[in-house]
Amino acid sequence: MNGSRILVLNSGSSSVKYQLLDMADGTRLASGIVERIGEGPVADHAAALKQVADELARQDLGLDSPELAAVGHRVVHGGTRFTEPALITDDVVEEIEKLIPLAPLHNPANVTGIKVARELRPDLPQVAVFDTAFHSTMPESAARYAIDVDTADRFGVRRYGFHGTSHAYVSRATAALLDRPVSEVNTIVLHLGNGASASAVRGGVCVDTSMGLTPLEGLVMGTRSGDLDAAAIFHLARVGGMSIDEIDTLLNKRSGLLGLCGDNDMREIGRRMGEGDPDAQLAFDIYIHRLRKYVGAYTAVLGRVDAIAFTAGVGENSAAVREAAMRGLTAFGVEVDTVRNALRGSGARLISAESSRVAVAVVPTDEELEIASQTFDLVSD
Ligand SMILES: Nc1ncnc2c1ncn2[C@@H]1O[C@H](COP(=O)(O)OP(=O)(O)O)[C@@H](O)[C@H]1O
Ligand SMILES: CC(=O)OP(=O)(O)O
Ligand SMILES: [Mg+2]
Repeated sequence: MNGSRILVLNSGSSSVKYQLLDMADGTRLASGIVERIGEGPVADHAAALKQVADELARQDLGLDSPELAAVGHRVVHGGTRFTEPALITDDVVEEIEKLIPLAPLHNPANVTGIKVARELRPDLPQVAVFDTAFHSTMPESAARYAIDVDTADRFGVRRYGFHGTSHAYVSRATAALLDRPVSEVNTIVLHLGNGASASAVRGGVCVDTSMGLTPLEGLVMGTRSGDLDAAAIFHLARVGGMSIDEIDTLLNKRSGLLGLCGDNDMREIGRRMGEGDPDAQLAFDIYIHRLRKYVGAYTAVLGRVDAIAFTAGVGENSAAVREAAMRGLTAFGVEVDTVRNALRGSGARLISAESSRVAVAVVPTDEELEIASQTFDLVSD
């Protein structure tokens, strides 16, 4: 292997995030994001990736650099086949393409990223790191839906879970913050970004998570509904006359906070609540109610909870969400210190009171660093 630099590409539904890391000394040589793909000057993911490649070349850090050891790609859906990072081959790309129906907003973008990078550097090892991998340890009791087993197996209808690199990274970083081995710590991780998911992690191993077959299940998100009676779909089709594609778009892109109040950004919702806007307040209340239900459920799943970790855009930045989610949970041993919670900080930090039995923490996630480490581990073997 030449060099120790890893380029990480995190191609999302409407953005491409990238980081160039030197794994020899942990330095971040470049990072950035191309947003609003498909909305304006950036026509599609291929154009966004070209922009990333040009920007890196401009800084003399281009894909042609001999110091580059590998490219690590975030891939959202790995199905049952990929439970570990995979060295990318034509066969692996084909398998990821086959999973597109289970992650139509994410996997096509991931595949484009892989294809563009392979075209630019066919000689370079490229690694796929899957969102689903960390959740593959869930017991069948948590991973199965209660539907006919033959039908479920035939069509792969089971719970896979997503944001796994974040849940893995944050559960380890939480144990480090508590200065305890991860194998001894039970953590509820709340990844609250545009997409949002919760996980129950026992001793570093995922035992349950809120997203399921696709990234639609679970918490209320920016534009996704989260949990819903499946019969609502039949009702909208039969009585509402909507097509399956229209319902898919409704639940994935026009629901969640956006559907409830017209805004999907928690900052804007907070501002509107400050003005006494009842729609924003109700959207916030529904978001918090769902979050608290999962905290309660995962407390029961884990039996003993040592830590609750808030992460991603909303979890790291919204003191109001953290305060409302943790309010009145003294019976669970959870007490948040209002002053600590309101303080802004950059690293991982505790926000629980000294008297709290459960440690409550803000733990910034770093999916790109986790993808880079897993990529580097695989190519340096
Ligand atoms: N200061 C803040 N206060 C409240 N919410 C914030 C703040 N900063 C960012 N956010 C929220 O974080 C969300 C994006 O989170 P992020 O983890 O970057 O999402 P994704 O990776 O899914 O794009 C935004 O939609 C916004 O609601
Ligand atoms: C899987 C998923 O929901 O990812 P994101 O939050 O990046 O949309
Ligand atoms: Mg994200």
